[in-house]
Amino acid sequence: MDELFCDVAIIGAGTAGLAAERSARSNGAKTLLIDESFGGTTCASVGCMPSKLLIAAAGAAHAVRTAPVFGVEATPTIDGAAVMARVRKERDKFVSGVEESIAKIPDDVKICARARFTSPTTLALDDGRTVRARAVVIATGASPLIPDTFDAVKDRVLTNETIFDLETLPGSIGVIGAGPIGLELAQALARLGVETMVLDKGDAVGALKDPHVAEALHAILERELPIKLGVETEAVPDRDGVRLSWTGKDSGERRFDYLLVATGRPPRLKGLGLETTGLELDDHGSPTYRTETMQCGDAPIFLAGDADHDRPVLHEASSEGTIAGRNAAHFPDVTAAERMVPFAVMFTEPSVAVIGVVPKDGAPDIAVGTASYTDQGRAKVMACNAGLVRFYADAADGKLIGATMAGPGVEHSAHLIAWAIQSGWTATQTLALPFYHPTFEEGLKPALLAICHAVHAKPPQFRDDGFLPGT
Ligand SMILES: Cc1cc2nc3c(=O)[nH]c(=O)nc-3n(C[C@H](O)[C@H](O)[C@H](O)COP(=O)(O)OP(=O)(O)OC[C@H]3O[C@@H](n4cnc5c(N)ncnc54)[C@H](O)[C@@H]3O)c2cc1C
Ligand SMILES: NC(=O)c1ccc[n+]([C@@H]2O[C@H](COP(=O)([O-])OP(=O)(O)OC[C@H]3O[C@@H](n4cnc5c(N)ncnc54)[C@H](O)[C@@H]3O)[C@@H](O)[C@H]2O)c1
Repeated sequence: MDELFCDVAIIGAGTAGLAAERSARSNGAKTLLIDESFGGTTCASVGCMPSKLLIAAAGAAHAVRTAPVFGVEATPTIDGAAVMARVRKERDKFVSGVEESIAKIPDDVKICARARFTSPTTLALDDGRTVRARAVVIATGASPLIPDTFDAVKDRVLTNETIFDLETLPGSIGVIGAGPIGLELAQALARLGVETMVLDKGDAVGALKDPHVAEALHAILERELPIKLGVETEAVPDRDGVRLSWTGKDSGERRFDYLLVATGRPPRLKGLGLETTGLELDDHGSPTYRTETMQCGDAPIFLAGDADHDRPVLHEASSEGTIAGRNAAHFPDVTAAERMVPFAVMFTEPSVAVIGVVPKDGAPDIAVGTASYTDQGRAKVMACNAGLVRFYADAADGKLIGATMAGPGVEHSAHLIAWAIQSGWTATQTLALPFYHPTFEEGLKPALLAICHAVHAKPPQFRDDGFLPGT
């Protein structure tokens, strides 16, 4: 059969596409889910999970290396091949889990092919067939951008799509890009004994907008590995490796076995035939769309996941897929969804979180509360007393609007702050809740209290706002 008909066609079976398909089908639509490989999602195969597996191995090495501070003598011996074998073995189990859930989708829903638009509601598949749909969800994800300055050394360039396939750990690696991918993997590799250096043309680590936290985090991470900011790089082949030179705020030259290029992952929209859809495209060639409905203009086309530039993290891919799938099924009856507060975590140590709105430094009408982890009780106990947290609140009433946090346990404590912000709480309301002693969460109290003082709000009644040593 050369022509296939459905209510909703979904291009891409990643986290966003799978959610969109489930959502459209449960809303009564006949669906077709099109993917060129059904490779088990970016998250499971080359994203969240293998990176966290490598970080876990690095954490074990780091714990052994830092044990002497507690009077426990130990030295780590790192078996690079065993590290990578475990990363792949456990990664493959996550991929199998996804594949099992894909297997449960009815066979006549799944199409293994590459799709491109030939009109807003018609898709040409690379196997020669045509799909005609009432509505389409684009959930094609993103892919690594490799600047062409690295063309001369491309056989020594790794990205998140290839690094986890290394048989063993390299001797040395230059990491280009100090965003979440670059920093998470660079710190992990350094902890596993790989000579690692990070270089970024921008001025802030982790693409953080709060310059104070960015600076503090840069200084903390640099205790373990060099991170050069504000530099342009040039790479030439050098025996079985790369000679990298950099100029700008710092200059130098060094040989590496490999480069890990982590300079961003733009949406995978090339070759999708968007020019045939009549959609309005922005400067990057991405369709403009409404974040509450995921609809592109008034068209029967919806976006979800990393394909849309905004909030490229897993829980948002899943949520956007659900919104897009529901609205595609009911097109043209489209419902606006309430979006979650923006929330992203970076799994370095210290871990980092960015939540809600990050106002410009010194912005009027904003109260800022700061807390340092340098002298925090539990952090000192655990010998990880480093980090800076900054909360932003409406100066009129102390209502929390955002936070940038770098510190021990932030991947956990940031959830509480994200929940407080989404719930519309003030600093006083948040501070009125119980904080156990001695925990990392206690370290957030000075920032909340500072906001209460800044907005002349009374701290909660019947709570002691004095800080004793060790809190
Ligand atoms: C190294 C790394 C670490 C990460 N860590 C985290 C983390 O810890 N926490 C977190 O929340 N997020 C993390 N992320 C981000 C997270 O992985 C992504 O936000 C999420 O996986 C995006 O899902 P998606 O469905 O949009 O894309 P994908 O899972 O990439 O799915 C897109 C699908 O579209 C298919 N496709 C593309 N074009 C076509 C076409 N023309 N025709 C047919 N099929 C097509 C592809 O084959 C693919 O299956 C990480 C990302 C990376 C790279
Ligand atoms: N823990 C997590 O949730 C997690 C982890 C990894 C990735 N991700 C997601 O994946 C997305 C992509 O991550 P990323 O780190 O690749 O991208 P990014 O866009 O966040 O960071 C890219 C960095 O590369 C730098 N850069 C760009 N071009 C460069 C060049 N030519 N030379 C030197 N530096 C250059 C930029 O200044 C920036 O700091 C993130 O936005 C994030 O949402 C999430």
